[in-house]
Formats: sequence, C-alpha cells, structure tokens
Amino acid sequence: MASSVSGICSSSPSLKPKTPAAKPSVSGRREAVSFPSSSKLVDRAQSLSLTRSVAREISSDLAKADGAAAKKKPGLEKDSRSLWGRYVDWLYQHKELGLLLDVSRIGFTDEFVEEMEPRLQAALKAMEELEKGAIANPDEGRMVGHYWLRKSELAPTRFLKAQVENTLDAVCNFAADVVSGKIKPPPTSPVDRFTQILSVGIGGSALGPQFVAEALAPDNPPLKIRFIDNTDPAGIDHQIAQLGPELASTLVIVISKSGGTPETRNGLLEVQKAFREVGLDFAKQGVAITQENSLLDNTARIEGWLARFPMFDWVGGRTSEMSAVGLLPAALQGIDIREMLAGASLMDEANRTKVVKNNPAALLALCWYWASDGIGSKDMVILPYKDSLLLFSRYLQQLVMESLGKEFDLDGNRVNQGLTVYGNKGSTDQHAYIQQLREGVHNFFATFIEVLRDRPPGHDWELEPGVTCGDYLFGMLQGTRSALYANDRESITVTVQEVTPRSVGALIALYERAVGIYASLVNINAYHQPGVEAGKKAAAEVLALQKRVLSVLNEASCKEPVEPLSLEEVAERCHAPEDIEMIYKIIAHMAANDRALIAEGSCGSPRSIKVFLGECNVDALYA
Ligand SMILES: O=P(O)(O)OC[C@H]1O[C@](O)(CO)[C@@H](O)[C@@H]1O
Repeated sequence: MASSVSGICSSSPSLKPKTPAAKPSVSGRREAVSFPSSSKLVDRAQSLSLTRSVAREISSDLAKADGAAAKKKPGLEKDSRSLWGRYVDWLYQHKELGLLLDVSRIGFTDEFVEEMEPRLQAALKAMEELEKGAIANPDEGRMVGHYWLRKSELAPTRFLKAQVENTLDAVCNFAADVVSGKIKPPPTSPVDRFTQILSVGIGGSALGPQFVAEALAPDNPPLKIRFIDNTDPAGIDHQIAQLGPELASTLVIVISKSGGTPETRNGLLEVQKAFREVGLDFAKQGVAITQENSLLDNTARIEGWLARFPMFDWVGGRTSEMSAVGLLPAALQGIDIREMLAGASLMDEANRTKVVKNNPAALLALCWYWASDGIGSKDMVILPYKDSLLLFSRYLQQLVMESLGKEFDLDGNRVNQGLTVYGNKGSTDQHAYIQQLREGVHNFFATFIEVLRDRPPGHDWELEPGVTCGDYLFGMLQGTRSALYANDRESITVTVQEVTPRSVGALIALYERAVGIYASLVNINAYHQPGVEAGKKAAAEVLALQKRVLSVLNEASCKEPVEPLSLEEVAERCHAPEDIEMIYKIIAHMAANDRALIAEGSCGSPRSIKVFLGECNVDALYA
C-alpha cells in the first residue's frame, strides 16, 4: 500500500547563498592551461597530492608536449594568399569516398610536424600491430579487432574470420526475412509483418545505432526504430505508449555486450512486463545481441527468443557499430549495410599509409594534439551542417571521451588525459553558443562537417534570385569558419559529398582510427573504461543501502505502537551513520514515489523528518 503525507519533500531544500571560499584542490584534475613551465607543473602536481616522482613524470611528459607543440605556437596565419597555399598544400582528398579533410585552419608548424613524426610513426606501427591481433587492451588482455569487421581477411585466425563472415550473413538473412515478411510477428498481431523496432541498450550498444538511424534511415523505412537507452521509467513508458497497439508487431532488440548492464536489464524487464500486460508472448518478438553465454544470452536461449546474434570479446562497445550491434538495426531499416562496411574499409585502407600527410586519421590526431597541447587543454566542438548528422557529436562523445579520458597512462603515471567533445549542428548552434566560441573563453577548437549535396537532385529551387536554402547553410558554415579563424579560433573541416551509408561508414572509421592513433601519441589505453566502474559500484551500494533502510523501517513499523524514526535513528540502525545524507535522499525519493512510506516533516529541514512505513511486512521481518 502506497502513501505519503502532506507534501513531504514537495519543494526543493532551500539553498544557502554560496559564500566564496578558497578552491580546494581537486584530486586528479588538471586545469586547462596553455604551456605551463615545468616548475609550475611540478607545483600543480604537488598540490594535487601526487608524489614528487609522479609529479616529475607528469612534468616531463608535458614538457615533451611543450617541446612538440606549445613552445612554438605562433599566431595564426592571416594573409589570404598564404592561407590559400596552406589550404592547398595540406588538403587531404579520398577520391573514391569523395571525402576531403582540411586542416589548414589548425595552426601547426612544419617544425611541430617534424617533431611529431617519430611518435606518429610509432602510433601507426601500434595500429598495424593491433590490426594483426596484438593484445592492444593490456588491462583486459584483449585483442581489439573492430577493423576486421569490415575486412574479415584481416582477422588473425580463420576462426575469427569465419565468425565475422557468418555473423554478417546471419544479420543480412534475418533482416531480409523480417523485411520481406517471411519472419512474421505471432498470429496475435493484427498485421502480418514487423513494423517497429524497439532497441534496448545503452552506451556503445545504443549510440551507434541511434546515430546511423538518424543519419541514414529512409523517410519510410520498412521498420521504424525507437530506443530505450536508460533506466528512466517515464522514458520507457513513453516509448511503449508511443508504440501503442503496434507493440504486437514490434521486434525488440536487446543489445548488451556484457549482457549484464543494469539499465538494459531494467529496460528488458519493463518491456517484458508491457508485453505480459497485453497478453503478448515476448519471446516470439525478442532478439538478443550479446556475448555468448552472457546472462542475456542465456536468458534468450532458455526463453526461446526469436533470434540471437553474437558480440565478440574483441569488439569494444564504442567501436561496435559495424558489428551486429549496428548492422542489424540498420539493415532492418533498409540501410545498405554492405555499403557502410565498404566505406569503413576504404577509409581504413587510407589510414594504413605511413605518410602522415596522406593519412586522414593521423592528420586528425596530429591536429588534436596540436590544438589541445596533447593534454586535452581545448575541447573539440563538432559542428555538422546537416540535420541528419545531429547525433554524430553524441556518438563521438563516447568514442572519444570513454577512450581518451583516462587517469593513468600505459606506464602507470597519473596523467588525467582526455578530450572533451560536444556539439549539435549548424547553423542551429550559431543561434545558441557560437557567440561564446567566437568571443568568449578560448577553450576549444571546432570541427566542421560539411555535406556538399544539399538535397536529392531535382528538388532544389531558388528562394531568392540565385540562392537556395542550401546556399544559406553553406554560407553559414563558411562564414562561421572564417569568423572563428579571424578571432584565432582554430578549426578542421571534413567534407563529404552526401550523407550515404558509404560516407557514414567512412566517418565512423576515420574517427575510430584517429582515436586509436591519438591514444598512442599520449600513451594511454583507449580500449578500457575503468572509470565507469566506480559509478556502477556506487549505484549498487546505494541500492543495497536502500534495502537496509527498508528493513530497519519495517522493523520499527511492525512495533506496537509504530515507531517513527528520525534520519539519525535510521542511519544508526543501518549501522551507517556516515551515510545519513544518502539515507535522506533515499527516503525523499521513495516518498516522492508512493512507496508505502510515510515521512513527516519537511524535505527542506531534514532534521525534522520522521519516517515509518504504512504497513508492517511480517514476512520481511523473518527473511
Ligand atoms: O554493451 P554493454 O555491455 O551493455 O555496455 C554498455 C556500455 O557500458 C560501458 O561499458 C560503460 O559505459 C560502455 O563501454 C558500453 O558501451
């Protein structure tokens, strides 16, 4: 029975005005500063409570970056003839892909390029080894093989090659059968074809499929796609409500490499409940994409789901778009996945050259290093001037930040590396934050993504003499690029002819490789994510504490008369006095959600709160 009383916790706790105080040192956080001297670095490292030796190592690492980039940073070239020369000299073109990379508005010097050459060669060598099957993720003892997904011949064993090829065939066949209606929803469905996909997954098991759907799904795809990528009950309800009666013709694809991610598990349980409530048999509409023998795989097998596709140990979540994770949803939406793979493969090939000027991923990594001093001192703002590429920055956020945002380097030195990524799309963002980019704090470099083809042939018209709507978009991009540069804000421009499966595949491959090369340049493991575990562990601890709180409250509520408890008393009885703040938050959250909990007092004055349960659960007393 759920009840709560008298507007408990209905208003936010009052916030005291902040009094300025000396900033405490934040462990592990390095401020973004340009080219600090070595002695300053040592001071800073010491203030971060690092040992002297670690401080010295950081100092010397950054001194290297100083050597390679910082000390020589001249003002940006402004003479238009010289700039044109620079543009032409450095322009990279991939003819077959119709892709251009312009790095002329990044101000690196020839001397910097020369100094970086040996490190770039080492990085390219490392990529070569990785493609051959080296253990490129030493922490987890794993190979990193996403490049094999688009060129199975590269896989280091026949077994792995067959795995890639068989999975691709299985994905294509299954998608073709679903789209053609050979694989049908159960007879309870009012229509005899699957019409919708509900994709349940998070992080790398969602961001690639979301980006690709937004970029490439036709206006009327054979199956429309929706996503549950969180454990937000209202968000989940919304997706299910939007499906309405079409739930009966929805293919639910549950994607989780590990097969045990809580958000994804919760999404699955919620969807299964929705199926039960309307009398549908989930198993007949469920598809799992996960590692063999994971919890999800075993559940799907035991429950007899419609299909299961493998995820491989050697493919990381954030580089899984070209595995079944990305390919199955894409194929079901009528996207040509072989073209995506072809685009990625062509890009990979280009990125194998050891000539840096002809290697677009190496050029990107070089620019990132220059622009952010090899320490992430500047953010990377991604600005695609094309609505369909809206989610590219969101996709890149995980690819770049989960890969590069690391506390330690490969030698165990504390480095707090990373590269912040954000952005939406142009010209929309010109009316949001470009003001600050042009004139405000100088803490970023931009990447423009330009798409030359405005709309399919035969549809264009001039909305004023000689000018189309797309000309405006073009003008906005060029204008912003020039205006930023005029104010010493650097930028990269990636140009594609059109947004096609091939160009999207190429873009994904370009950034995957640039991240790998950059990681080598700064000597970090791009393929693990130890930091994510801390949050997951803490969340599990909160839920465990909540169970203890409930048990303590139940005990007090089973007394005659019922014993309302203060927060201090609850914390004491949970043997967790140090967790009183968390206990307060747990109680406030439960009270806001009709959880058989009666809290008296006011959320704004936590000391006034007395809490008890509406009912005694006798069974729980003896559990
Ligand atoms: O596919 P899984 O195992 O559910 O993991 C989802 C995501 O969670 C992470 O492990 C951590 O956020 C990502 O790397 C991954 O893409």
